[in-house]
Amino acid sequence: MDVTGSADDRPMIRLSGVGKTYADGTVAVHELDLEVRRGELLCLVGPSGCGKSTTLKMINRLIEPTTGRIEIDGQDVTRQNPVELRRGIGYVIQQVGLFPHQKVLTNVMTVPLLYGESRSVARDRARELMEMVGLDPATYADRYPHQLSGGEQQRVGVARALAADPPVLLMDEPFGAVDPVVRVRLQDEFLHLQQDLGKTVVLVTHDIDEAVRMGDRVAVFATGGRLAQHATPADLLGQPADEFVSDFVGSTRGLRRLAVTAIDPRHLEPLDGVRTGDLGAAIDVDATLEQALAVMLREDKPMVAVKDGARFVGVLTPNGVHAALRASLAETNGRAGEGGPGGRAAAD
Ligand SMILES: Nc1ncnc2c1ncn2[C@@H]1O[C@H](COP(=O)(O)OP(=O)(O)OP(=O)(O)O)[C@@H](O)[C@H]1O
Repeated sequence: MDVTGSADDRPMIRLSGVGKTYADGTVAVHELDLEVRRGELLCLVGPSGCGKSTTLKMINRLIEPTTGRIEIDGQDVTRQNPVELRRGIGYVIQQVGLFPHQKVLTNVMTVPLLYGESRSVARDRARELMEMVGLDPATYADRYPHQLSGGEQQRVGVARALAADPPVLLMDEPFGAVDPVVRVRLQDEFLHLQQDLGKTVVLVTHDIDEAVRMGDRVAVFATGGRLAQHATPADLLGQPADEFVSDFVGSTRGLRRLAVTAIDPRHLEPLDGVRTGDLGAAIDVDATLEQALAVMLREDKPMVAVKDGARFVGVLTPNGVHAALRASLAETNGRAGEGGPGGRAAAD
């Protein structure tokens, strides 16, 4: 057994003591230590101007840090040719940056062509990517960007960023320009895609709901480019590191936590004796408490049946939701009390 740890234990991205002071003296990022594990989706979240975009752009060297060191896959990024470096890093921005006078297919083909693929290989790859992001090439390939909705343009942006199959993807407010309903749909689609792709993703957002929904872990930045907390969504909501984080995640963090807390079979009641008319549509035992409550509210039922595959395992009532939420909060607080994950200690 390799006691030094396998290659996969090494972080994919490591920032050590990274700082950026702009020429006018603005400290955008201050002494940042941060690691992103392989295949992890890390959200950088915080108020406007706290250094999130600067941090992201330092990773692909669109901005050079003033201090510290950034490694990708163990390699110091400053020692790499920036063009080579960016080949391994997909970059998605809010403004999408599609070429307005080129058709959608051509826009996506640009990247494979840039890397020397033939036109026919590039075309096939572009079609495959369009399908992957949910844009039927038959409908969309020959449209121009202005003939797409904001959400569709954003999907093209994601397809283009994935075209070179980069192991790392940087996303700066990727769903920022679309309305809240489309935003949630794009978030879901991307999470689904990410399950298959397993990229290492750093996603910048100012929206705490997006961060806890999307992130395997979340880094909360405070003004002045200071890292206030780096934790899993559940730990962040259960155990904010300080008053700043607590205010930022908001007084409704208990409610937000519903979205990241799984159903616990210990809090289910037996199915026997329940009147069928009282039951909402069954949900899977892997669902979250929020999804369970949503079914009860949507169907105006006092409980919901829970299934594990084809087998019914019990029913969940609002009391069960409450008990599960309390138990999961107590677990986080208990672990924080033991010095376990929950605060900045969870960072690495
Ligand atoms: N080229 C620059 N010169 C001077 N200051 C800059 C420059 N670019 C950014 N800043 C400042 O650095 C700080 C961090 O900016 P950054 O864009 O990283 O923040 P952000 O957290 O991404 O903000 P937002 O959510 O508003 O996009 C801000 O105070 C900003 O005004």
